Amino acid sequence: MWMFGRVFMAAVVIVVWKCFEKLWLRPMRVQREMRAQGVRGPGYKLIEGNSREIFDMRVASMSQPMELSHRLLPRIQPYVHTWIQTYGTNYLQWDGLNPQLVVTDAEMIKEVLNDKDGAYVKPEPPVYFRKLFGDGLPYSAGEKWAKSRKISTHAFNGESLKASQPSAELMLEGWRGSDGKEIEVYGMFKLFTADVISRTAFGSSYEQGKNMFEMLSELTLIAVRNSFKNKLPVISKFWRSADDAESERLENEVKGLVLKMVRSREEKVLGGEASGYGDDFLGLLLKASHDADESRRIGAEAVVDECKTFYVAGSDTSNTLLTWTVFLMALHTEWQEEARKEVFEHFGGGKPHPDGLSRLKTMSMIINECLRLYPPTPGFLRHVEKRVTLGNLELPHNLNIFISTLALHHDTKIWGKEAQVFNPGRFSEGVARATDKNIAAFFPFGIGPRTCVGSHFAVMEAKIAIAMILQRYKFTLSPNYVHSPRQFITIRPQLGVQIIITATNYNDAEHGSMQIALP
Ligand code: HEM
Repeated sequence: MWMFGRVFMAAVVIVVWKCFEKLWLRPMRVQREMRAQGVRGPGYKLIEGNSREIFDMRVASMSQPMELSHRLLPRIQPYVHTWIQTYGTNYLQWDGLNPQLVVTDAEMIKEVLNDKDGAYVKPEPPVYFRKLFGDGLPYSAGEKWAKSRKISTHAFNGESLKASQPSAELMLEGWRGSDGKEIEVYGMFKLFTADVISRTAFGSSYEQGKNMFEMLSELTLIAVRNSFKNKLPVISKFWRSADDAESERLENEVKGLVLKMVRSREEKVLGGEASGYGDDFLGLLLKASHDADESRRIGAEAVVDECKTFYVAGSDTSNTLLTWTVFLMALHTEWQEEARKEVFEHFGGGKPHPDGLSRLKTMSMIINECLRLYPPTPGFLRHVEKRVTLGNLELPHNLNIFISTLALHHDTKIWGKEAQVFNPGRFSEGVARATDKNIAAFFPFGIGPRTCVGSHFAVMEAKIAIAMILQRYKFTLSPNYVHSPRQFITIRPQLGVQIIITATNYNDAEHGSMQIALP
């Protein structure tokens, strides 16, 4: 009995010591080590780190609409905005128990994102994001990542853009009869981009995939709602919240829908109705999952995870790009007019074709300026697994690096005093000239081996939709519009973007007589 008591006491002491080590000693050690190298930051607070402060700053900055300007950093990442001024270009903040080095130094960003030796890896996503993406491309690594990356690069090529036109026509059909009226575009582009990704990747339409989108939207909501909550490591293993139960249900239902889609394709091949799985993304995934060569084969789980990933990644990002581009063109009608002239020069009133799309210079400048001011993905993370040297810093293991795209894109040291001004002209000689060949000055799609696999697709999809809108309508910002950008994974307009549309009349002397292909 006496012996048992001693063993029990020893076990209690060990557990208490381990907790003390994790919750206090390690954070203090990391903080000391970074401070000794000149990296300062807001002090660590027991268990919550700086999560509460960050959450409160975000709530305060986004509680009200903002003035009609593009000063987004203080609103979307108020903590980065405030703390780089207080602590310097790179500083240490705490995401709960996890140290996070915020890096806004361009050279260091290049070093981290260009890494090919596995020194900086993708961090383990929060539990709800894992349910959303599974082990899909954004989070996978090694051979699994390489196989999926190859398939998706092949699937989202120029050819795949054919789907954008029918989707745009369907959307514009809904604009008919709204001449001189107000329409809200964020909601419309949401359906448009969902329709494009459904057709391109899965050979279906938004209507057919509606259930899937709705469930994934609910999962996204849960993921975002929980992203600033810190879970205690031991307690969270035993206590399940309502969000845990709901997200598990949604995860299972989404999986069921994907498997149904997969079985339907497989049955067509088995039944002789189709000779192959198809050339779209789903078809290529299925081909790979049945590959006789084991080195090329992917598992059934991978098919499900990649489908979920592309449904999510392929719609919301493009949606926000389109929305903010239209918003900026509605605000700066002189640029809208320039873009319209160019569209008519290349396509007249006919369908946009790939050759002409790649030559739309003004449109590319406008889209780049939009991606600079309103980058859909305003920041992302890397994880330091083993001790590593970054620039002149020695980084301890188990540290995350937060890279703020938004901070770099709005940095007056890079973009000059007018960094917050919408001026597509800065891209007139191309991106390399605008950034003085500094790739970390403008990286809306990331840098290095993990850059966005859908970047070309997203830009072309936006160009097609905008060209088709410009051919048919002129638009201005509605007096009802309220400027309220908000981060919800991507930077979205919290209250939508309302514009007034007027049918374009190009049968005038300036542009000659043109037959506009109305849907
Ligand atoms: C304007 C639209 C888009 C923006 C701004 C954007 C932005 C990004 C960024 C910044 C990354 C890199 C993240 C990192 O390094 O951690 C990324 C990766 C990724 N994006 Fe996009 N994206 C867009 C559209 C798309 C589309 C349309 C698709 C799908 C068709 C897509 C699929 C992906 C995937 C799968 C990855 C992970 C790639 C990998 O890790 O190998 N994105 N995106």
